[in-house]
Amino acid sequence: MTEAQDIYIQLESVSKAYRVAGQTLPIFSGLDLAIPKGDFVAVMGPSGSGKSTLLNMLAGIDRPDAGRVRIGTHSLDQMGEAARGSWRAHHMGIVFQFYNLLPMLNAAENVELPLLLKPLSARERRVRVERVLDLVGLAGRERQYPGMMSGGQQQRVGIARAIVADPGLLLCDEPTGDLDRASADDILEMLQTLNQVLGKTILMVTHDPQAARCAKRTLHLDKGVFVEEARAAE
Ligand SMILES: Nc1ncnc2c1ncn2[C@@H]1O[C@H](COP(=O)(O)OP(=O)(O)OP(=O)(O)O)[C@@H](O)[C@H]1O
Repeated sequence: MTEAQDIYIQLESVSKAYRVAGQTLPIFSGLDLAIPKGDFVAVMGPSGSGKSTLLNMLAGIDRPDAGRVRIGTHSLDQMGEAARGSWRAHHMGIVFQFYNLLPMLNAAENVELPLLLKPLSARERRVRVERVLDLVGLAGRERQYPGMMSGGQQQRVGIARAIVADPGLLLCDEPTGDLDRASADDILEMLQTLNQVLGKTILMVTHDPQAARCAKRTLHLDKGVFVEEARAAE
Protein backbone atom coordinates (compact mmCIF):
# COMPACT_ATOMS: atom_id res chain seq x y z
CA MET A 1 0.00 0.00 0.00
CA THR A 2 1.42 3.39 -1.00
CA GLU A 3 1.39 5.96 1.79
CA ALA A 4 0.12 9.37 0.71
CA GLN A 5 3.42 11.08 1.54
CA ASP A 6 5.39 8.68 -0.70
CA ILE A 7 3.36 9.52 -3.79
CA TYR A 8 5.41 11.44 -6.34
CA ILE A 9 3.08 11.47 -9.34
CA GLN A 10 -0.62 11.74 -8.69
CA LEU A 11 -3.57 12.02 -11.03
CA GLU A 12 -6.88 12.65 -9.31
CA SER A 13 -10.18 12.36 -11.18
CA VAL A 14 -8.58 13.51 -14.42
CA SER A 15 -10.89 14.02 -17.38
CA LYS A 16 -9.77 14.82 -20.87
CA ALA A 17 -11.60 14.96 -24.18
CA TYR A 18 -10.69 16.22 -27.64
CA ARG A 19 -13.06 18.04 -29.90
CA VAL A 20 -12.83 16.81 -33.45
CA ALA A 21 -15.06 18.19 -36.22
CA GLY A 22 -17.68 19.33 -33.73
CA GLN A 23 -17.72 15.96 -31.94
CA THR A 24 -16.37 15.25 -28.46
CA LEU A 25 -13.91 12.38 -28.20
CA PRO A 26 -13.58 11.41 -24.52
CA ILE A 27 -10.17 9.98 -23.58
CA PHE A 28 -10.22 9.95 -19.76
CA SER A 29 -13.05 10.37 -17.35
CA GLY A 30 -12.10 10.35 -13.65
CA LEU A 31 -8.68 8.77 -14.14
CA ASP A 32 -6.65 8.18 -10.96
CA LEU A 33 -2.98 7.27 -10.72
CA ALA A 34 -0.44 7.21 -7.90
CA ILE A 35 3.26 6.54 -8.47
CA PRO A 36 5.79 6.64 -5.64
CA LYS A 37 9.23 8.22 -5.98
CA GLY A 38 11.79 5.80 -7.39
CA ASP A 39 9.27 3.64 -9.23
CA PHE A 40 9.74 2.40 -12.81
CA VAL A 41 6.32 2.11 -14.44
CA ALA A 42 5.51 0.83 -17.92
CA VAL A 43 2.25 1.99 -19.48
CA MET A 44 0.86 -0.25 -22.19
CA GLY A 45 -2.39 -0.15 -24.10
CA PRO A 46 -3.88 -0.32 -27.57
CA SER A 47 -3.33 2.41 -30.11
CA GLY A 48 -5.60 5.34 -29.32
CA SER A 49 -6.05 4.39 -25.65
CA GLY A 50 -4.57 7.70 -24.51
CA LYS A 51 -0.94 6.87 -23.65
CA SER A 52 0.49 9.95 -25.39
CA THR A 53 -2.28 12.08 -23.93
CA LEU A 54 -1.24 10.85 -20.48
CA LEU A 55 2.43 11.62 -21.14
CA ASN A 56 1.58 15.08 -22.46
CA MET A 57 -0.36 15.89 -19.31
CA LEU A 58 2.45 14.62 -17.09
CA ALA A 59 4.95 16.67 -19.10
CA GLY A 60 2.75 19.73 -18.68
CA ILE A 61 2.47 20.04 -22.46
CA ASP A 62 -1.29 19.50 -22.28
CA ARG A 63 -3.79 20.17 -19.48
CA PRO A 64 -6.67 18.07 -18.21
CA ASP A 65 -10.21 19.42 -18.69
CA ALA A 66 -10.88 18.58 -15.04
CA GLY A 67 -9.05 16.95 -12.14
CA ARG A 68 -5.56 17.33 -10.74
CA VAL A 69 -2.10 16.42 -12.01
CA ARG A 70 0.45 16.68 -9.24
CA ILE A 71 4.16 15.90 -9.44
CA GLY A 72 6.10 16.30 -6.22
CA THR A 73 4.72 19.43 -4.58
CA HIS A 74 3.62 21.03 -7.87
CA SER A 75 0.09 20.97 -9.28
CA LEU A 76 0.67 21.18 -13.02
CA ASP A 77 -3.03 21.79 -13.73
CA GLN A 78 -2.88 25.03 -11.70
CA MET A 79 0.24 26.42 -13.39
CA GLY A 80 0.32 28.69 -16.43
CA GLU A 81 2.13 27.65 -19.59
CA ALA A 82 5.37 29.53 -18.84
CA ALA A 83 5.55 28.08 -15.31
CA ARG A 84 4.94 24.58 -16.65
CA GLY A 85 7.72 25.05 -19.22
CA SER A 86 10.14 26.18 -16.56
CA TRP A 87 9.07 23.37 -14.22
CA ARG A 88 9.62 20.84 -17.03
CA ALA A 89 13.11 22.16 -17.74
CA HIS A 90 14.16 21.74 -14.11
CA HIS A 91 12.44 18.55 -13.01
CA MET A 92 11.82 16.30 -15.99
CA GLY A 93 13.70 14.62 -18.82
CA ILE A 94 11.90 13.25 -21.86
CA VAL A 95 13.13 10.37 -24.05
CA PHE A 96 11.47 10.13 -27.46
CA GLN A 97 10.93 7.20 -29.81
CA PHE A 98 12.71 8.90 -32.71
CA TYR A 99 15.35 10.55 -30.47
CA ASN A 100 14.46 14.15 -31.51
CA LEU A 101 18.12 15.11 -31.88
CA LEU A 102 19.02 18.19 -33.88
CA PRO A 103 20.94 16.89 -36.91
CA MET A 104 23.12 20.00 -37.28
CA LEU A 105 24.44 19.68 -33.72
CA ASN A 106 26.94 17.06 -32.61
CA ALA A 107 26.33 14.69 -29.68
CA ALA A 108 27.81 17.04 -27.06
CA GLU A 109 25.90 20.04 -28.41
CA ASN A 110 22.61 18.11 -28.41
CA VAL A 111 23.17 17.00 -24.81
CA GLU A 112 24.13 20.53 -23.76
CA LEU A 113 20.81 22.05 -24.88
CA PRO A 114 18.86 21.72 -21.57
CA LEU A 115 21.80 23.29 -19.71
CA LEU A 116 21.59 26.50 -21.75
CA LEU A 117 18.55 27.38 -19.60
CA LYS A 118 20.66 27.19 -16.43
CA PRO A 119 23.09 29.67 -14.93
CA LEU A 120 26.19 27.57 -15.65
CA SER A 121 29.51 28.56 -17.19
CA ALA A 122 30.62 26.99 -20.48
CA ARG A 123 33.17 24.95 -18.52
CA GLU A 124 30.55 23.65 -16.06
CA ARG A 125 28.32 22.71 -18.98
CA ARG A 126 31.16 20.86 -20.70
CA VAL A 127 32.00 18.90 -17.55
CA ARG A 128 28.36 17.83 -17.10
CA VAL A 129 27.96 16.89 -20.76
CA GLU A 130 31.12 14.77 -20.69
CA ARG A 131 29.99 13.08 -17.48
CA VAL A 132 26.60 11.99 -18.87
CA LEU A 133 27.99 10.96 -22.25
CA ASP A 134 30.46 8.80 -20.34
CA LEU A 135 27.57 7.41 -18.25
CA VAL A 136 25.68 6.29 -21.37
CA GLY A 137 28.80 4.73 -22.91
CA LEU A 138 29.53 7.41 -25.50
CA ALA A 139 32.82 8.80 -24.17
CA GLY A 140 34.95 9.82 -27.16
CA ARG A 141 31.95 10.36 -29.45
CA GLU A 142 31.22 13.93 -28.35
CA ARG A 143 31.90 15.39 -31.82
CA GLN A 144 29.88 12.85 -33.80
CA TYR A 145 26.71 14.04 -35.53
CA PRO A 146 23.44 12.08 -35.20
CA GLY A 147 23.57 11.12 -38.88
CA MET A 148 26.83 9.22 -38.22
CA MET A 149 25.35 7.19 -35.34
CA SER A 150 23.28 4.01 -35.08
CA GLY A 151 19.76 4.21 -33.66
CA GLY A 152 20.97 2.78 -30.36
CA GLN A 153 23.75 5.38 -30.13
CA GLN A 154 21.32 8.17 -30.99
CA GLN A 155 19.00 6.99 -28.23
CA ARG A 156 21.93 7.04 -25.81
CA VAL A 157 22.46 10.68 -26.76
CA GLY A 158 18.72 11.21 -26.21
CA ILE A 159 18.99 9.69 -22.73
CA ALA A 160 22.11 11.74 -21.93
CA ARG A 161 20.22 14.89 -22.92
CA ALA A 162 17.25 13.83 -20.76
CA ILE A 163 19.41 13.38 -17.63
CA VAL A 164 22.03 16.11 -18.05
CA ALA A 165 20.07 18.61 -15.93
CA ASP A 166 19.66 15.89 -13.26
CA PRO A 167 15.84 15.69 -13.22
CA GLY A 168 14.08 13.38 -10.76
CA LEU A 169 11.62 12.15 -13.36
CA LEU A 170 12.11 10.58 -16.78
CA LEU A 171 9.19 10.25 -19.20
CA CYS A 172 9.96 7.81 -21.99
CA ASP A 173 7.73 7.62 -25.06
CA GLU A 174 8.38 4.28 -26.80
CA PRO A 175 12.13 4.58 -26.14
CA THR A 176 12.89 1.27 -27.89
CA GLY A 177 10.23 1.49 -30.61
CA ASP A 178 12.72 2.30 -33.37
CA LEU A 179 15.45 -0.14 -32.31
CA ASP A 180 16.49 -3.73 -33.03
CA ARG A 181 16.24 -6.17 -30.10
CA ALA A 182 19.90 -5.95 -29.04
CA SER A 183 19.96 -2.14 -29.06
CA ALA A 184 16.59 -2.07 -27.33
CA ASP A 185 17.91 -4.34 -24.57
CA ASP A 186 20.93 -2.04 -24.07
CA ILE A 187 18.66 0.96 -23.70
CA LEU A 188 16.37 -0.88 -21.27
CA GLU A 189 19.35 -1.93 -19.18
CA MET A 190 20.43 1.70 -19.09
CA LEU A 191 17.00 2.83 -17.94
CA GLN A 192 17.05 0.17 -15.21
CA THR A 193 20.44 1.47 -14.04
CA LEU A 194 19.14 5.06 -13.97
CA ASN A 195 16.22 3.84 -11.88
CA GLN A 196 18.08 1.51 -9.54
CA VAL A 197 21.42 3.31 -9.11
CA LEU A 198 20.53 6.98 -9.59
CA GLY A 199 16.99 6.68 -8.18
CA LYS A 200 15.24 8.27 -11.16
CA THR A 201 11.48 7.78 -11.25
CA ILE A 202 10.62 6.50 -14.73
CA LEU A 203 7.33 6.33 -16.58
CA MET A 204 7.67 4.56 -19.92
CA VAL A 205 5.02 4.16 -22.59
CA THR A 206 5.70 1.04 -24.63
CA HIS A 207 4.13 -1.50 -26.97
CA ASP A 208 6.98 -3.94 -26.27
CA PRO A 209 6.16 -6.59 -23.61
CA GLN A 210 9.89 -7.23 -23.11
CA ALA A 211 10.42 -3.55 -22.36
CA ALA A 212 7.53 -3.63 -19.91
CA ARG A 213 9.12 -6.58 -18.12
CA CYS A 214 12.12 -4.35 -17.28
CA ALA A 215 9.85 -2.02 -15.33
CA LYS A 216 8.84 -2.64 -11.72
CA ARG A 217 5.16 -2.20 -12.59
CA THR A 218 3.02 -2.39 -15.70
CA LEU A 219 -0.21 -0.46 -16.08
CA HIS A 220 -2.56 -1.31 -18.93
CA LEU A 221 -4.59 1.56 -20.26
CA ASP A 222 -7.81 0.64 -22.02
CA LYS A 223 -10.86 2.76 -22.76
CA GLY A 224 -9.63 5.54 -20.49
CA VAL A 225 -8.90 3.49 -17.37
CA PHE A 226 -6.05 1.40 -16.02
CA VAL A 227 -7.48 -2.10 -16.24
CA GLU A 228 -4.68 -4.30 -15.01
CA GLU A 229 -1.51 -4.00 -13.05
CA ALA A 230 1.37 -6.36 -12.60
CA ARG A 231 4.25 -5.86 -10.19
CA ALA A 232 7.57 -7.54 -10.81
CA ALA A 233 8.84 -9.72 -7.97
CA GLU A 234 11.13 -7.58 -5.78
N1 LIG B 1 -4.72 16.98 -30.38
C1 LIG B 1 -5.67 16.07 -30.64
N2 LIG B 1 -6.83 16.45 -31.21
C2 LIG B 1 -7.80 15.55 -31.46
N3 LIG B 1 -7.71 14.23 -31.18
C3 LIG B 1 -6.57 13.80 -30.63
C4 LIG B 1 -5.49 14.68 -30.34
N4 LIG B 1 -4.49 13.97 -29.78
C5 LIG B 1 -4.92 12.70 -29.74
N5 LIG B 1 -6.16 12.58 -30.25
C6 LIG B 1 -6.98 11.35 -30.31
O1 LIG B 1 -7.11 10.88 -28.98
C7 LIG B 1 -7.00 9.44 -28.94
C8 LIG B 1 -5.90 9.06 -28.00
O2 LIG B 1 -4.65 9.47 -28.60
P1 LIG B 1 -3.24 9.12 -27.98
O3 LIG B 1 -2.22 9.63 -28.95
O4 LIG B 1 -3.16 9.63 -26.58
O5 LIG B 1 -3.26 7.53 -27.97
P2 LIG B 1 -2.05 6.49 -27.82
O6 LIG B 1 -2.52 5.44 -26.86
O7 LIG B 1 -0.80 7.21 -27.47
O8 LIG B 1 -1.95 5.89 -29.27
P3 LIG B 1 -0.67 5.26 -30.05
O9 LIG B 1 -0.31 3.98 -29.33
O10 LIG B 1 -1.19 5.00 -31.42
O11 LIG B 1 0.42 6.29 -30.03
C9 LIG B 1 -6.80 9.00 -30.38
O12 LIG B 1 -8.06 8.61 -30.89
C10 LIG B 1 -6.28 10.22 -31.08
O13 LIG B 1 -6.65 10.24 -32.44
